[in-house]
Amino acid sequence: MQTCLRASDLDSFLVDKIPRAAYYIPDYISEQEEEYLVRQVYNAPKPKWTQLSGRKLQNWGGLPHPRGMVPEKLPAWLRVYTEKISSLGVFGGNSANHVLVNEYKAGEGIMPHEDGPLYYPTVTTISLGAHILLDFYLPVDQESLEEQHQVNKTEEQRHVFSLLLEPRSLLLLREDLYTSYLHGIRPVTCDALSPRVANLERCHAHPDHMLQRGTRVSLTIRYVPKVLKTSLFLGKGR
Ligand SMILES: O=C(O)CCC(=O)C(=O)O
Ligand SMILES: [Fe+2]
Repeated sequence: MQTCLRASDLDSFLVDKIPRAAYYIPDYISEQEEEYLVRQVYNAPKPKWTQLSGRKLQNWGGLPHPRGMVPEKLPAWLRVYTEKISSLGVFGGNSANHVLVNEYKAGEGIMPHEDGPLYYPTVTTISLGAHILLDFYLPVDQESLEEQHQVNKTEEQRHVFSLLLEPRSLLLLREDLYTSYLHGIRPVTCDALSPRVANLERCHAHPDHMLQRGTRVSLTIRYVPKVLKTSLFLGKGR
């Protein structure tokens, strides 16, 4: 690891002046590790990819389901990182057991959404290959977050701030930013940086730069608490 991060260091990476809590760790991995991870992602068997509108993804660890996830062992190349990140205590002492790999080409993105109740309410993201702006929005149904009713507002009006995710960085989201805000990535080919980008001080990019998007791969690492014991299904007489 480039940044040898310990649990006690985490607080110094908290992004301030935004709701709790986003931790942004630039250069979390080295260029060699980035290259290695990208190679592993593209070495995965073709059927591992699912093409969605606006991005491609690989699901590792099992399919999260309200009744419980049938767990699948994570490959060693992902386990190195799920274990290092879990050792920071960010999943309440549990080990991450699920990784979603996303690939976005320039101009692709993901609609504003919340990650939902199937996951422990923390998500950690390693970015590879290129930057992206992750945009945060007030949800339409949470009047309490702001005085005015959100329903009649446009997406642009509900946009509160963004985080610049540069390649090789680690992002950790939890608390209100996980449970009460939506996040998304606009499908654009170029990002103008502005004071709305809350973590610019921690980034390499210059505040008045226009950043051209490239192909970005993200590893979103989570813990799914509700897991089925596969042995129940493999027992005799079934
Ligand atoms: O690629 C990212 O950083 C965000 C992906 C995301 O929001 C998700 O997989 O739920
Ligand atoms: Fe998400």
